[in-house]
Amino acid sequence: MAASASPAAAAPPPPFARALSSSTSRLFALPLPLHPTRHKSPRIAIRAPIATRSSLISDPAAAAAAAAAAAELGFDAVSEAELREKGFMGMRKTKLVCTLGPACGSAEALERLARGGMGVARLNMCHGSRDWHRGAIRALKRLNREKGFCVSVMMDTEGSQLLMADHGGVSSLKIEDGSEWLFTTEKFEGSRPFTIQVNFEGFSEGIVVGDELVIDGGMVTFEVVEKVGNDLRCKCTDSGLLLPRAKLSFWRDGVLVERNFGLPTLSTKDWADIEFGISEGVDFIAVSLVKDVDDIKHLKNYLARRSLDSIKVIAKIESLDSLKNLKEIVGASDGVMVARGDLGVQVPLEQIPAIQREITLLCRQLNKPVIVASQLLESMVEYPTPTRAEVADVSEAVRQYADALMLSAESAVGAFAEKSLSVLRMACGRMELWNREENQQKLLSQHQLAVSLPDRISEQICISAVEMANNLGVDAIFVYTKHGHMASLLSSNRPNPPIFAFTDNANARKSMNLYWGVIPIQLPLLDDMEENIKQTFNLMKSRNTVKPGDLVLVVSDSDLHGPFPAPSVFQSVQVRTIP
Ligand SMILES: Nc1ncnc2c1ncn2[C@@H]1O[C@H](COP(=O)(O)OP(=O)(O)OP(=O)(O)O)[C@@H](O)[C@H]1O
Ligand SMILES: CC(=O)C(=O)O
Ligand SMILES: [K+]
Ligand SMILES: [Mg+2]
Repeated sequence: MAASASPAAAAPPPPFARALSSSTSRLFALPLPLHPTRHKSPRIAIRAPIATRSSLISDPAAAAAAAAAAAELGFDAVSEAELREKGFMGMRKTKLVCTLGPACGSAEALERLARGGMGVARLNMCHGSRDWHRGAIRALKRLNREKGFCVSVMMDTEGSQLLMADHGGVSSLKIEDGSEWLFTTEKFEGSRPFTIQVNFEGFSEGIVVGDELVIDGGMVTFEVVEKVGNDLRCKCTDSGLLLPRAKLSFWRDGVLVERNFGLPTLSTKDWADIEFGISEGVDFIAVSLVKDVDDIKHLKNYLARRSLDSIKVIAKIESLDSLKNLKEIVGASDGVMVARGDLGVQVPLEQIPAIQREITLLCRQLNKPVIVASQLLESMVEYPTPTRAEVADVSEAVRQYADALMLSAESAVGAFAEKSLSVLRMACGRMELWNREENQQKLLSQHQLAVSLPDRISEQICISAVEMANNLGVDAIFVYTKHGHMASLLSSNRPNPPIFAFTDNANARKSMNLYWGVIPIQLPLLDDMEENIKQTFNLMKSRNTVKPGDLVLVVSDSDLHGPFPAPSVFQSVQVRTIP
């Protein structure tokens, strides 16, 4: 039976004692050599396990055979290999999203990321051509088909934002203290001395002399010294680098100058990109710079009218407006991204950790998956090892039970995409173990969300099921579900064992890729639950992924049996031993 029974059952010691004892034991369990050579050894220590663990299936022939066999069960090759290698409790719960770009667009690079645990590939429509994105999506889908992966595709819209133009092909501009620059909407080719092009005619509306112009959340700061028609002459007060497409924000007395330019959240180009995404079969659309709940409703209604509600809509929280309307936006969306990059343009940086915490909590209460994004391992764009602060940040997001972590430039243009992914994997493994050891999930607030009786029954079943699973120390939770709803409710209670979610719906399988702790598996489901259970036990046993004696908590979803009250069977929780 599962070795995990004791931590959940034992009464926790007082908080300080617990923190001390568990952190000490954890430190000694770290696979790091404790050499006194301070500078180099930690780099090597972190890197060595990365290299050895970079791929979970390394033999191509074995991988192909595994992929073919897994096809009948619809168990993705990477999770299956992880289960075999690490056992139920070793399976990673936090999902990983990678932004695709020139550094990882080839089929080989994509395959390495998929094997490294990428569950969702993000395409940022701000960059790259449509042809490029099409090539990447098709290559991924081919890999899914041929190699038994189950990577979902997320399209991220460009949105309308106040930006600087490219600097006539120069990669960056050094801005000196005290130098004066003209910010203009005039279009010209190449570059002019001390002149910066801005993409939007109305950019200086409502701005007065003395306002502060902040680039990319603090890369460079200027003071507005003169208005020249619609243009602004600005003096640098804090020197730094201007990168292409840098983002502008204006501040007065330490407060963001809020302006409503009436730009739609989804531009004409965004709608064209969405059509493109639909035609290429993306699984998620992430909406940039969401302002209010209508932005989300608009897109969801549009998709529903075309019977495309299997495409899930992710609200990116990255503006002051979205923070003001947070609860409604989260409630209407299928998931949320804490987009810390742009958030840092509109919000003072020191507020971002608290905002992240608030959003991750709210999302779990409202049962929506949440992705923590941007600059997680930024230094790894150039260096083969993360900073200690980055590892601490990633670990904190895992500690907060975020559903998913996202790589941006690290995977899109970085020199160490796969290594970045392995750093995330290792930080997840360590922190998830710590959360279990400390019974952190017990501290999660129970939020009663459902209103109707059938929904309240589902919710209560999942709360109780997770408590049972933890207290009994079962090896795994099996849930049978059509649309993934019960799987998401189980996930939001953050159980110790992994949740295997069996569905006969390919879209549901793909959307569950963002749910914490859920391993979606596709297979034909029958109306007879007993048959479903027998079938899955047999299939998994034949693939050596479960063995006789393993203890499984089985949950069935009423959506398998039609509307409530179902004619014969509805939701149930059973504890079964694998025969
Ligand atoms: N398809 C692509 N082609 C070229 N470069 C890309 C591509 N996707 C991303 N990048 C590069 O990776 C960097 C980081 O990627 P990311 O998608 O997070 O950009 P971002 O501009 O911060 O996101 P957003 O605009 O959504 O806030 C970008 O600045 C860009 O240079
Ligand atoms: C991911 C993104 O859009 C941001 O961080 O701004
Ligand atoms: K974007
Ligand atoms: Mg953004």
